Amino acid sequence: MLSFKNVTVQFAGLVAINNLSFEVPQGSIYSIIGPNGAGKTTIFNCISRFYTPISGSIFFNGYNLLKLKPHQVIQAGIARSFQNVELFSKMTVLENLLTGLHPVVKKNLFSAALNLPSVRRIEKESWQKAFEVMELLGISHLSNEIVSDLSFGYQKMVDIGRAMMPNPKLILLDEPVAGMNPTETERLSKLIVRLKEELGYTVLLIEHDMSLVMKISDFITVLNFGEKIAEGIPSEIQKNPAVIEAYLGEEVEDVKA
Ligand SMILES: Nc1ncnc2c1ncn2[C@@H]1O[C@H](COP(=O)(O)OP(=O)(O)OP(=O)(O)O)[C@@H](O)[C@H]1O
Repeated sequence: MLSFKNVTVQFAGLVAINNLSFEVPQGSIYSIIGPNGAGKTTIFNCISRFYTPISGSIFFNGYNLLKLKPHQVIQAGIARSFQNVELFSKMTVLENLLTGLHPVVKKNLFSAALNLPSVRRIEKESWQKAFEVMELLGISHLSNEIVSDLSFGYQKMVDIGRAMMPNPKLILLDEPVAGMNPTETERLSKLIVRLKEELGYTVLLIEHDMSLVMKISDFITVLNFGEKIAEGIPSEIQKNPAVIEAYLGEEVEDVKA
């Protein structure tokens, strides 16, 4: 579904990712792990078209992603939730979810001003979708709450919900459980599995919580200093000497979790 071929990204001489290739199969949870600064978020920024590689190609469902603009990437079916929750903190949960449709709904100020039936239909469908997403996330009771009043765990749920609004095929989750307590982590872990199993999403996950990664991933790619040092299923990754070596100095025990 998503394929990176020989992708290299450089910043003023620093090679953030080097000649990287990997393939994400449709319907999988695919995790990218590696020590700090390994190049994980750079991968997401290439997919979202915030960064342009100096060489290589990225294809998604037949689209050459490097030819698309950021909003076209969303229209092609790729959604992203961010490492630091980026919501409109003074707006309600419902309003934040509706903003998730912004890149995909065609705007026509004239028809909106006239409140034409087509506009009312889009509005109705948008609300229905928002309530469907809230139901799935178990946050329907929070629809009118102001986002800044919510716990961090719920804010993260809203952030993921916003990414789900345009019915993506691939969702990019950047450290979704960072800063969460164990109950919130468990809730989100179950949600990620449901996204795959019930909604048929493909999930590309960056996460430092190794027990979560090992539990829910179908495939894992391990990066170190921008290079792929291992790739495989969780049980292979856990005992790979190069992976354990890369994490020395970090939390070695975490890799074994
Ligand atoms: N816009 C940028 N300008 C300059 N250097 C950058 C930029 N973005 C990333 N880098 C550098 O590229 C390297 C990879 O960064 P990246 O954020 O992809 O790592 P990461 O694996 O996501 O790290 P972490 O786990 O800490 O989030 C780092 O050395 C980082 O400083």
